[in-house]
Amino acid sequence: MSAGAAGPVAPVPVTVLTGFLGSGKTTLLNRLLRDPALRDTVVIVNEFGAVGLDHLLVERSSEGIVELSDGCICCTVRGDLVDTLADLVDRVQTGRLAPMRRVVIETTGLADPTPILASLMGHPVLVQHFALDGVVTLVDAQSGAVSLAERHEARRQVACADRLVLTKTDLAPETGALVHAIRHLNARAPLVAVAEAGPGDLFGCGLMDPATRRADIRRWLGEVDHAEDACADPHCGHDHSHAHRHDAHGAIRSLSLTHDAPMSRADAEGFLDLLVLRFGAGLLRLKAVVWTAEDAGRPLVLHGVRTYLHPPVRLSDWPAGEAPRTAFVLIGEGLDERVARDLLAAFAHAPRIDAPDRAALLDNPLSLSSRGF
Ligand SMILES: Nc1nc2c(ncn2[C@@H]2O[C@H](COP(=O)(O)OP(=O)(O)OP(=O)(O)O)[C@@H](O)[C@H]2O)c(=O)[nH]1
Repeated sequence: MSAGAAGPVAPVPVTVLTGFLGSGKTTLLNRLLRDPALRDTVVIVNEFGAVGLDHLLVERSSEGIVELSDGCICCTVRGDLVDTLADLVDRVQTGRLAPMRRVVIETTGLADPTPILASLMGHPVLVQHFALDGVVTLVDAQSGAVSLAERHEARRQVACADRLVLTKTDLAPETGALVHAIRHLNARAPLVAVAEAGPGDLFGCGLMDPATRRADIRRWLGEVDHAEDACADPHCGHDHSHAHRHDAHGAIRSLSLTHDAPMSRADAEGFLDLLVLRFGAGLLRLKAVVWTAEDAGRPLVLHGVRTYLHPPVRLSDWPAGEAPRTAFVLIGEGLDERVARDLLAAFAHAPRIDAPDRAALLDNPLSLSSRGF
């Protein structure tokens, strides 16, 4: 990608796709990637959790997907992102990868996009090869208002956006108050409903300065900070100091649980129902790929966002090279790992010796904590 006889090669546009936990990033990306306008797009998926599931859920040959796991892209794996992009350049230059037309970085739902952009655009080599196209932020109409009120990460994602997408309006069509809250944080980015969002609405944000072919990041970050400082939300507990803003995500952690034998769909769903009951509002997100006894060749995918469990979906098969197994990823605050593991053991018919089994739990789920769960 260096200057050749035909002149300098244009930098590859990079889109950062963000949005709070479970807002619908992977779902939208899967739809967009089917559009011919997005061929030769490389997707970098970052996941907050030790067991990576998103690479299974993005419907793409593994060629075009790079997964950054077990940490959030805006803090612990930021260096990995830089290495990954540098590696992509190397692979194109050595002919091991077809030239890319675009890179989409799907962040974790907890990511603050600004440090990602700063490390990307502040890197002396990467800026020769990549240019920021824009930040696309999804807001879930069903739980977006709560997330914006409670989580500074959600507010930051909205404040940074160049394009805003409202998802799940089919589940929550009344969006007036939410749009008002969004506009308080970001008055300028075009906002589109997910059903109408195509590549032309989301890509080509025009951030790049045609003279320097670089995004004017300094001005842009300044705008974001200004938008955040304007936050007058009484629930806003966000830290306005730069020193701590990007370090961690408070008490939020992820738990990964796996099970290496098929389990019945009813057991998997029963386990998730009791998890939701036990962890309540502390549980922000759950994802599961289940190896079911009923249909062992087709993984069952389950998604929960806060206390809402989305209808399960069957994938057509296990991705090549993936041994079937069940994996659950839970993200939230105050999640007790022992409780989650004991519950799974009970539903996988291998309860801890002194713990109640599945039948006892289902019999009286409200007694969970008095039973040691
Ligand atoms: N009804 C409805 N469901 C949606 C919509 N968008 C996404 N979903 C569902 O919401 C759940 C979560 O969607 P994902 O695309 O995995 O969300 P995500 O933002 O990638 O999740 P994280 O990576 O965990 O932050 C899935 O069950 C989707 O099918 C929508 O517009 N309407």
